[in-house]
Amino acid sequence: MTPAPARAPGHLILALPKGRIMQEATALLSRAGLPMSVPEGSRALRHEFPGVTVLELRNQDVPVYVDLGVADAGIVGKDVLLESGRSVYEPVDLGFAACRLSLIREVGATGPVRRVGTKYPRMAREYLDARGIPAETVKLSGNIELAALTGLADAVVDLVQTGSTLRANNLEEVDVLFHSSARFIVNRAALKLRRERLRPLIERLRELAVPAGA
Ligand SMILES: Nc1ncnc2c1ncn2[C@@H]1O[C@H](COP(=O)(O)OP(=O)(O)OP(=O)(O)O)[C@@H](O)[C@H]1O
Ligand SMILES: O=P(O)(O)OC[C@H]1O[C@H](OP(=O)(O)OP(=O)(O)O)[C@H](O)[C@@H]1O
Repeated sequence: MTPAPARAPGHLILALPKGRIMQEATALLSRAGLPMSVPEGSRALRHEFPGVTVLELRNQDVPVYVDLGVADAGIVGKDVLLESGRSVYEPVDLGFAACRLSLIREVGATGPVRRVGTKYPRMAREYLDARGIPAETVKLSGNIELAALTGLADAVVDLVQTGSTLRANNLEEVDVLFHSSARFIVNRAALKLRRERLRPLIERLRELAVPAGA
């Protein structure tokens, strides 16, 4: 392992996910006083800006980078954060990327739920156990709704925003597990070590955040 290079005490390392969150996250951080732009389609994985390094990650990897202190802070959906089970400080609900995690079935399905397809097995398991539903979960990676359409599963647990995907596939939302939006997350030790950079940033993000549903 290459030892981490020494960095100035005020230099921040941020974990940001590629995909639908990246552009809004960098725009918001720029407005909060950290000028940055991460070009779409760039093959670079680490981006340097004045006083800030951005690590470009998959959504699911953001919480672990922050929890283990490789990044001081990051932005990730509440859905991914809960599924990760990671213990990080979560000071700001940024409001964007609003959606809900729901139990979904084919319209009119009435049989027992024995198998549930999902990208969120931990959240699905918690939901099923809390209701005493003895269904197994099957971990999938994308186009989750297909599992309910093909008979791979009797139901799926997946994200819903506009409901277009449900309508286009004759599916319906049976229950909502929780509502999600993008969160600013911070490593607990970094909050103390780099508080002079992180505290004002948190305050500024709180001012700029648009609460989900507003
Ligand atoms: N349709 C949607 N509308 C609004 N927010 C969404 C929607 N789908 C996902 N999100 C939110 O945005 C986050 C990132 O979604 P994105 O589509 O970039 O991830 P992904 O491509 O499915 O993830 P990955 O490829 O990293 O597994 C999700 O974790 C969720 O919080
Ligand atoms: O209610 P809607 O507005 O239709 O949004 C919901 C869809 O958006 C997400 O999929 P995404 O487009 O990210 O593709 P994925 O299945 O590959 O994650 C999610 O998994 C749903 O399929």
